[in-house]
Parts: sequence; structure tokens; C-alpha cells
Amino acid sequence: MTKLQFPLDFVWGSATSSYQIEGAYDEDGKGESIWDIFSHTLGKINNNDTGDVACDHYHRYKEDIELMKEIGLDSYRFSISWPRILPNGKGEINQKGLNFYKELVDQLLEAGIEPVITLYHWDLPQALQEEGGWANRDTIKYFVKYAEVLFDELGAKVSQWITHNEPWVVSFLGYAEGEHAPGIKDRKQALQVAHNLLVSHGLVVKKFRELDLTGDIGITLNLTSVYSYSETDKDQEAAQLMEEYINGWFLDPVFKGSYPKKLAQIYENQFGKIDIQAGDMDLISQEIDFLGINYYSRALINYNPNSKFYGIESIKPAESDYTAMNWEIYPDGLYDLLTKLNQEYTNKPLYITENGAAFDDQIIAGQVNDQRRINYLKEHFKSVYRAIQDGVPVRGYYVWSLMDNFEWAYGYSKRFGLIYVDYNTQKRTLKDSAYWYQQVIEENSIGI
Ligand SMILES: N=[N+]=NCCCCNC(=O)[C@@H]1[C@H]2[C@H](O)[C@@H](O)[C@H](O)[C@@H](CO)[C@@H]12
Repeated sequence: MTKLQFPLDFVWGSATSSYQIEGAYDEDGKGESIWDIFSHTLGKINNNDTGDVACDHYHRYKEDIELMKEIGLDSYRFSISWPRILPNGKGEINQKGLNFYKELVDQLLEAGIEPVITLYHWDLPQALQEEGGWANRDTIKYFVKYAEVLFDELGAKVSQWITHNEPWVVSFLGYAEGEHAPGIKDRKQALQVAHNLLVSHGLVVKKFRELDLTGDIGITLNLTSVYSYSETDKDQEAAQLMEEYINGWFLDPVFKGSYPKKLAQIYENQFGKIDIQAGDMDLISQEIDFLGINYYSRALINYNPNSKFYGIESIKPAESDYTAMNWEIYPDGLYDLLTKLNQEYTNKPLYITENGAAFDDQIIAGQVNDQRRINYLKEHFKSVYRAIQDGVPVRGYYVWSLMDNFEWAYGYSKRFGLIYVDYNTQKRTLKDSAYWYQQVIEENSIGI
């Protein structure tokens, strides 16, 4: 068997987020988040599931760290719940909330696992939503204050920080499509939200530099490889517009200091100008230390005049394989994305901060044979290996997710974990993929 050997310092990790695993939604002084409100609103979440208990990680974090050690993770990416730190989003600090994360970081370091913190993974304090949320430019300054509390408390121990997780999803699923909290359907407001999120990213990076902290800071974007279904001009134009919509809308401001021209003009014609203040774009595009990439699938695009979104239509080839999310399995798209990012946007280190798949996992006699997830991960690891061989500086890879968890509007119906969670008993069971990943990490290689 041929072994593909990864660089000696390559980081193998796994990722989660606060609202998806912690539970304890109203414990120890935590304030409400927009996802507490959204999930408590009947009809928003599959089966009316909520994150009230989730994986009960808030109480079981020590057991979960033991499982991370058993898998052999080099690093663990998690997010901090802003309303657990600042129940009203601003003002008084909730010391019990802060203590939870201080203890989590200390236990991770003691276990030899590098903590990587995502400052914002969608759970905005509800008190700030009541003042307009991310559509209100004031939220930016509250985000900087929140980040500063964490930098002061954890900056000496945590060496890698991510300002935002997938601002595209926050903006366009939360404020345009209404599928995510806060459930607003207003595309003009979504564009202002996207801009305010980017400004908040820039100001937090600036604060991080001012505090002269030793670690690295970056942002995580959900990115996809976009392909035209045919060589026709119409299909290629539709694909280019999709590229600007799904990738360029955040990549261009962060790395080029401007929004993608064609789509920006379409939006301005349709909605008028959004509030962009002097200096915003310079702030947004200041240097960062790495880019986090969440990759799940590609986009295959053709032109359809009847499409409700600027003639853009996504095609799902019948001959492809799909995950339980109905996302096409397309590992080559990760290779193409990585090389494109390195050629067109940045020479900075790249981390796959999320990649993984949901399948209909069954637990039988205490085992979960998730061979499809092993195949999915192996093929995507091979794409990362190819990119590294071509000189792309990919430094690490975080499997989404460490454990089955609350999959947003899908509730608990989709299982992405390396670890199976029985939500009735909270019993954790390592899936076959966890044992496979354990060997990959141990050997720092994959057999093909
Ligand atoms: N329309 N539309 N779609 C645009 C693409 C959205 C794709 N979903 C993600 O990237 C989310 C990311 C999230 O960080 C994590 O919290 C989620 O659990 C995973 C799994 O869903 C992925």
C-alpha cells in the first residue's frame, strides 16, 4: 500500500461550535442567544429540536477531552458563546461563563491538544439582536469589547484565533433567506450585515495587534469550487456571478479591499448603497496570519432564466454520490479551491477549518461502521496532499465534527461526528472513522 506522508508539522484536528454542543443554555448566568430564541420558535427547527441540552458538553467537557486524546488530536477548534461571557452582549462579565472556557483551555493544554478559538459561530446575544443585531453598526464595537475580554483572559495560552465563522451564512441564511437565526428575509439588510461583520473582523484584528499577543489571527470562510455546466457564455456568466456571490463577497474585501464588481453593481442598482464608512475597506483588508476554509462541496452552475436568483441554477449530476445533506461529494473541488486561493488571493497559511460529511450512521452492538465517512475523508485528505505537493501552504485540517451535534435548522437529524452521540443517554461512541483518523494522525499519512 502506498502511503501519502504529510509534512511533519501538519496539524490534525477536529471542530465544534458552542451552540451545537454545549447545552446549559440558561445555566450559570448565561444570557439568551439568537439561536435560543430561534430554536424555541415552533416550526423553525426540524422536529422542533433545540440546543437547550445538545451534547451536554458544558458538563461533560472533561470526558470529551479524554475522547479527543484517545483519537490523538493535535488540535481542537471550538467557539465561545458570547452570551455566556457577556449575558447582555455588553457590560457586566459573567465570571462563571469565563471560568468554563478558562478551564476548558487549561484541560486541553494539559492533554497536549492545541486550542483554536472561534470568537463568533453564530450565537449572538439576544439583547443585541433587540437593538438590530449585526445590522446595527453599534454591534461592531460590542464585538471588539467581547474579543478584548477573551484576549485579556486567554491570550497568553491560546495561540490561534478566528474572528468569524462563515460570515456568508450569518448574513445570507440569517438575514436574507431566513433559514437561520434571527430569521430575517431582507437581502439589503443582509448586505449591511455582511459589511458590518467584515468591519468587526478588521477591528478585532487591529485590537489583537495592539495588544501585541503572540498568537495568530484569521477568519474562517465557507468556500466552494464553482464550475460552469457548459462552455456557453450564459452558463459561464452565471458561474462567474455565483463565484462572486458565494466566494468573492468575502474573499475580495479581506484580500483585495473591495467587493466583487459585477455583483456589487447589481446589488447597488437593486437596493441602493449600503453604509460603508471611510476607512472600512482598509480595515477589512489589513493583513491576517492565516485563512480558515470550510469546504463541503462544489457548485455546478448553469444559466436558467427562470431561476429566482439572477439566472443562477445549481446542477446536481445524477451520477454523483451525495451525503445525507444532499451535498455532492466532490473531493477534487477542495484541490481546485486551494490552488485557486493560493494563486489568486493569498500566500498566507491555509487551514481546512471544517470538512466532513453527514451520513445516516447506525449504531449496532456498540459500533458504528461509517465506511462512507472514512472514504469521504480519505479522498479529501488526498486533495489536500496534492495541493501541498503543488506548493500550497496548507497547515492543518479540522474534521467537522468531533461529535454528532445540533445541525442548525436540521436539529439532531444529521450526524457529522467522528463520535456518535446517543442524545437520550448522552453516551459517546467512537465511530470506525474515529479509529481510522487515530491511525492517520499516528502515522501522519494516509494509505491509498
Ligand atoms: N444555502 N447555502 N449554503 C451555503 C453553504 C453552507 C454550508 N454549511 C456550512 O458550511 C456549515 C458549517 C458550519 O460552520 C457548521 O456549524 C455546520 O454544522 C456545518 C455543517 O452544515 C457547516
